[in-house]
Amino acid sequence: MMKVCISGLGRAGSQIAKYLLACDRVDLVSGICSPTSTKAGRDLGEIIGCRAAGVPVYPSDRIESCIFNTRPDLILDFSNAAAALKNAETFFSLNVRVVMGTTGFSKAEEAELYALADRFGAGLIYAPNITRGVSTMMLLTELASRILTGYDVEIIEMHHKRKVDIPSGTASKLADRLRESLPVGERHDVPVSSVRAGGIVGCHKVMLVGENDMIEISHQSFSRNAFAEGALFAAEFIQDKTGIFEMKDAMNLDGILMDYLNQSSDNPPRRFALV
Ligand SMILES: NC(=O)C1=CN([C@@H]2O[C@H](COP(=O)(O)OP(=O)(O)OC[C@H]3O[C@@H](n4cnc5c(N)ncnc54)[C@H](OP(=O)(O)O)[C@@H]3O)[C@@H](O)[C@H]2O)C=CC1
Ligand SMILES: O=C(O)C1=N[C@H](C(=O)O)C[C@H](O)C1
Repeated sequence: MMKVCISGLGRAGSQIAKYLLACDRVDLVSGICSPTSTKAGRDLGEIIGCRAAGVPVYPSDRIESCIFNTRPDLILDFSNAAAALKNAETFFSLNVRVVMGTTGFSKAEEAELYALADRFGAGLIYAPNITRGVSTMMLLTELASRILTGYDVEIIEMHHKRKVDIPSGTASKLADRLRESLPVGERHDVPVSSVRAGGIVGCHKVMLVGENDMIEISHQSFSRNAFAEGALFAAEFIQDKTGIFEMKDAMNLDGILMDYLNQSSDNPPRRFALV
């Protein structure tokens, strides 16, 4: 069975740990926290309020011991950008695959993450949003923006008030994709508005607004189990692969779209004759 370690045991990481401990498709073997965290040396099950699970938690200055002692096939990283980039180099050097859920990287840091994965011939899924729902939304919004040329495009993202990065990683990726889907020469930045309030788990909305009508495509995560479900999906995809991937690869979205288009051309539209 696939062996998994979670790096970053905060809001997202803890909920993912709870979900994986109750799941019979993976073996959660360890956790990683910051070097100064009181979680170091404790049992992950107890940290997240469950019973002892025999899952040790290591501080990130002892990653090598964590990997040698618990032998994970892959890491689910939900920590912070600085820690994640530093830790990724060690994971890759030890031949451990990474599902990178952490957000807040600058463009230069993203490039460094890719360069590290390349240098070590690693397996990486970089997923600023790990839910299958958001990847589906990205595809739909790209299609819609190509169809509704001339419409104004705006993104709104809403998260809880303790989220540190702004805009969200998902909104940044959506904005980049939508910008790139504009014709060369007409490319402009897609505006993002951010709300940080209460306990909102995660909500992204793309509005395509014309003079006389508009459409909205939105996604909402009801609970952090949405991230756990997505993380498991990503883990099962990357467990035996090397290379750099996105969630859309794990979901085979290009293949599904291709099948859809081929199917439509197999069934040409019926023509009706007046009798
Ligand atoms: N891709 C996606 O779909 C999602 C992405 N995220 C992203 O995941 C990240 C975490 O989010 P969230 O859980 O809300 O944030 P939290 O701040 O609650 O959790 C981050 C955790 O990382 C730990 N950490 C700090 N330094 C290190 C280190 N060197 N090594 C390992 N762990 C470390 C922190 O504390 P401690 O000192 O206790 O170890 C903390 O527990 C964010 O970037 C967020 O945007 C969140 C949800 C979904
Ligand atoms: O910090 C969060 O919580 C989330 N972060 C991700 C992001 O920055 O896009 C994804 C998700 O919406 C939750």
